[in-house]
Formats: sequence, structure tokens, C-alpha cells
Amino acid sequence: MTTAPVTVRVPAKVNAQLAVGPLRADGFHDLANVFLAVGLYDEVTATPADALRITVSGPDADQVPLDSGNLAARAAEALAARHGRRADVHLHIAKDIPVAGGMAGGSADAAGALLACDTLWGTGATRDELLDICAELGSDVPFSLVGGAALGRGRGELLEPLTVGGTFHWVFAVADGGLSTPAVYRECDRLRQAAAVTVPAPEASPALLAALRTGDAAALAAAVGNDLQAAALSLRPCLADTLRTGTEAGALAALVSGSGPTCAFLAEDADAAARIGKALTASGTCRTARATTAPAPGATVVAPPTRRH
Ligand SMILES: C[C@@](CO)(OP(=O)(O)O)[C@H](O)COP(=O)(O)OP(=O)(O)OC[C@H]1O[C@@H](n2ccc(N)nc2=O)[C@H](O)[C@@H]1O
Ligand SMILES: Nc1ncnc2c1ncn2[C@@H]1O[C@H](COP(=O)(O)OP(=O)(O)O)[C@@H](O)[C@H]1O
Repeated sequence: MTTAPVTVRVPAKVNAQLAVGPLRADGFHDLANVFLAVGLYDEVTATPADALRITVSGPDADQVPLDSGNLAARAAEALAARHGRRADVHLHIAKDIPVAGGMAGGSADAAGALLACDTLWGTGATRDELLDICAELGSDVPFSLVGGAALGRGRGELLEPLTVGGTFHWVFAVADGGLSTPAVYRECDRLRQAAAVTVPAPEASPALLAALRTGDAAALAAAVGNDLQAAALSLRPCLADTLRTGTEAGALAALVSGSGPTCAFLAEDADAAARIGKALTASGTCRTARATTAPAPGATVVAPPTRRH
């Protein structure tokens, strides 16, 4: 137990491959979800307080719920309940991950809050206990805690760490406004039903896993794929312009990040990433473009906080 504030830095993700199986009876889909943590971060700071309170700063702060709908609040409540204590904590989220952007920002905040509260309260939860709570909070939350690269099976919560043999350069085109994850999965089901396709069990691509192992960006570009992309494009057709702009600027691969609407571009190196970012910004087909690298570490306690807005 400490009374000094605890700050945790936690990364966004991109799905290098997102293979989506048929709709399950529980409303989820089985996945082969190849997660890569990328160098865009939120920071969650936990400070002792009389009662649970959430504040958010950053450009998209007004789109983030401050009540019990906030995933960070739910994470604090879940940890407190397990340990028979009150969630008497102020959580401040310094938000840099786009909201409802397909980059797991809410999941990142949940994982960050969990680690920050565990540290603040001296709960001493095991890694497995934290991962259990993460899986209860959302399909992507366990990966946000772990970071790096991992294959997510089940609904994405059953993680197998992956070896990555190099640094990959990515550019993210952030859209104006988000897309709802359940709506994108629903649209995926609707499109499949309309096309009367038989959906196979989702499998990770061996070529993609090999490209990650060897750090080969060109091979990775040839193997990336997102089964939710058609649905995201159906709901937001203008994303096709964003994808085309990045491709014409020299991206090795262009795809929607998870459920979108953020678009992800794999670049040959840092110079190429800067060129692609510039072209995207100039095109007006996105709100802003961010260049960064992967893999990035998972949720990490940092002191003091590195960002104040
Ligand atoms: C699509 C992905 C790809 O990594 O993330 P985003 O791109 O939105 O960040 C994930 O599958 C999103 O995971 P997450 O955002 O944690 O979803 P959850 O809260 O668990 O579920 C929200 C809703 O998404 C749908 N859902 C989610 C996961 C899954 N395997 N099948 C689903 O059908 C369900 O409708 C569910 O009610
Ligand atoms: N801490 C949080 N940060 C962002 N969004 C949150 C948070 N907690 C709950 N939400 C809700 O979750 C929705 C999905 O947000 P987010 O996790 O950023 O997107 P995605 O699921 O596309 O990765 C938001 O529209 C918002 O209503």
C-alpha cells in the first residue's frame, strides 16, 4: 500500500491478422487475432481518494465516459471486489489513443487501471489473477496488459506470446469519429449472410507468424489481413480513400485496424513512414496521421508520469 500516485503507461494495438469465425451462441466470434502492441500510449494515474472518480485529458477526452461505463472504473471495481475493499481511488487517464478507433484504447485503460490500483493498494494479485480480471472486462484487455505480440484465440482473450525478430514501422490514419465494435461485427455477419458464404474456423497464417519471427516487413505486408475490413468499409465507405492514399504514398500494406475506423499502414522504414504520414495528413482523408513502431511493451508502471495535459 502506498499513498503516492502510481502511473501506468499502456499501449494501443493493431491487428496484423484478424480472422473471424462464425457467430457463437454467446454473441461473440471465435478469432485468430494476431495482436501487435504499438507505440501510442495512454497513461493511467491512480491516487487515493474518498470514492471512485475518473478524469480524462487529451484531444478526445470529451468522448470518454466518466461514469461506471468507463472500462478503467470497471477494472478498479473488479479488483476491489475481489479483495474485499472499496475502490476509493481517483483515476486520471491521459489519453493519446484514438477513442472508438479500433486500437483498443478502452482496453488499454482497463489494463492500466488494474495494474495501477494493484500497485497503489498493494493487493499483490498474481499475473494470472490480473489476466482473469482482464478477460472478464473485455476480449482485448488481457493483451493490453501483456503487450508485445501475441496470438489471441477464443474471443481474443486466450493469449499465446509470439516472437518478433525486429522492429516494424507503422503509420496510423486517425479518422474523425469512431465506429462501434459490436456494430462492425454485426455488419460482418450481415455481409456474410447476404453472400451465403460458409465461414471456416479462424486460423493464424503461418506466413504471417514467420514474417514476425524474422522481422521481415515485406513478408508481413504480404500476409496481413482483417476479416472486419469489408464491414468497416461498408459502414464508412470513405475509408477506401484513406487506404488508397497510404498505398499510393508507398505503404507496403494498408488495412483497417481491427474494427476501425483507424487505418494502419506498414512502412519499409522510419523515412517511408514519415513520407506516408505527410501524404495522409495533406490528403484530408483523415484527421491526423501518427507514425510509430511495434512491438511495444505492455502495461508498465512509470514514475513520475511522463505526460501532463
Ligand atoms: C475488434 C477487436 C479486435 O482486436 O478490437 P477493436 O478493433 O474493436 O479494438 C476485438 O475483437 C474487440 O474486442 P473488445 O473491444 O475487447 O470487445 P468486447 O468488449 O469483448 O466485446 C464487445 C462486442 O464485440 C463483439 N465481439 C467481440 C469480440 C469477439 N471475439 N467477438 C465479438 O463478436 C460482441 O458483439 C461484443 O459484445
Ligand atoms: N477508458 C475508455 N477510453 C475510451 N473509451 C471508453 C473507455 N471506457 C469505455 N469506453 C467506451 O468504449 C467505446 C470503445 O472505445 P475504444 O476502446 O477506444 O475503441 P475500440 O473498441 O474501437 O478499440 C467508446 O466509444 C466509449 O464509449
